[in-house]
Amino acid sequence: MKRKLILEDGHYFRGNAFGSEREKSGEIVFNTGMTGYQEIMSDPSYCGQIITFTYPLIGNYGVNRTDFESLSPALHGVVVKSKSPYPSHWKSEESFDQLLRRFDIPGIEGIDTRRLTRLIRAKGTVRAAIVSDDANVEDVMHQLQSELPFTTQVANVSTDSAYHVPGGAGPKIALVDYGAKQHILRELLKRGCDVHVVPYNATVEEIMALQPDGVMLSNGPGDPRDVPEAVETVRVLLDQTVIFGICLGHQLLCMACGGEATKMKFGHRGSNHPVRHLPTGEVAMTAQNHGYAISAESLAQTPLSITHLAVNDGTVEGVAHKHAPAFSVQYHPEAAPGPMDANDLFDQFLARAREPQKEMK
Ligand SMILES: NC(=O)CC[C@H](N)C(=O)O
Repeated sequence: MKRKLILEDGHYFRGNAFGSEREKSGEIVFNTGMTGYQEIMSDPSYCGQIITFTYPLIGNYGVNRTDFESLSPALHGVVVKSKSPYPSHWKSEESFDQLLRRFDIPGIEGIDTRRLTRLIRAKGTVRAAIVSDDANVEDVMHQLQSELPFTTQVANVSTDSAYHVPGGAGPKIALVDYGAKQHILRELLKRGCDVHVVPYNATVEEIMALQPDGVMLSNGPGDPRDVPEAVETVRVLLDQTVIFGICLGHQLLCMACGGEATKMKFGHRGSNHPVRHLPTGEVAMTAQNHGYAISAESLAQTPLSITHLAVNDGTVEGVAHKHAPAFSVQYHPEAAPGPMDANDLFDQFLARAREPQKEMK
C-alpha cells in the first residue's frame, strides 16, 4: 500500500506504508545514528515528532524486550529508506513493523531520506504529515501550516505520580521526570542509588521532603519555555541541593539562572556529535537529541560558566554553576547503545551528592 509524506512547504514523497494505518502529523526531524533505532524511537523526547533515519537500513536486528527507553513510544511517525524484511538477532522478539503497529505509529518506507534531510537542513525543522496516497497535497499543506504548536508534551510523557525504585547503599536521588529515558534510571541504579522518580510538576517541598542527596533533572520533549513552572522549581532547588541536568534538564537549569533558550535551525540528533570540554580541551563523542539550545550570550550575566561546546557548530553543550553544586549537559551521558565517553558524569554527580552538604540556604 502506498502513502504520502507531505511537508508544510508543499514538498511531498510517495512511499510504502508500514506500521499503523493512522494518519499523523508532527515536526519532522532527522537522526544520524547508524544503530539504536529502538532506543531512539522510544526516547520520550521525540514526543509528537516524526523521525527520519538517515541510516538507510532500519529494523535489521529487530526489536527486543530490554532496549526500550520508555514503555510506550510517543513519537508520531517514522520515515525510512528501507525497512529490513528479515530481522535477525538472538534478542529480537518482534519486527520494527510489528512494534509500530503495536503502538499505533505510522511509518513510510522507500523514501529518499538523503533528499529529505537536505530539505530539512536547508529549511530548518518543518511540520509534516504521513497520510494516505489519495490525500490532497495542498489541503494537507494548509492544514499543517495552520496547526498550533503542541505545547504540552512534557505533561504527556511525565509520570502521573511519584514512585520509589529502591536501590543499594548509594546516594538518595530524586529524579524529576520530564520524559526521562530509562537509561538515566539504570545509570543511577547501577551505581547503587536509591531513586525517587517525581512528576515534572512536583513542588520544591515535595522533592525536598524526600531528603535527597541530589536531584537529577531528566531529558524531555518540546520547548523548555513551555514549562515555566519547572524553571521556577529548579531556581529554588539550586539553594537547597546538588543538581545534575541532562538535555531538557540542562535547559531548565540554565533558564533558572537567567539563560535563554532558542530554537535551533534543525537541531542535533544522532550518536556521533563531538563535544569539547573547555577546561581540558578533551573531545568526547556524544549522543544527542535536541532542537533547542541555550544561547551563549545569554549566559554571560548568569552565575553559570560554559564548560562544553559543540565542535560542529559551537553551541553550548554544558555548564557549571560558579557557586552552587549544580551542572548540566545538553547531550546524553546515559546514551544507549552509546557512545559511552561521557558516562562518568554520573560518577561526578554522585561524588558531589555524597559530599556533606555545605551550608545551603
Ligand atoms: N532530549 C531532550 O531532552 C531535548 C530537550 C528539548 N526538548 C529540545 O529539543 O531541545
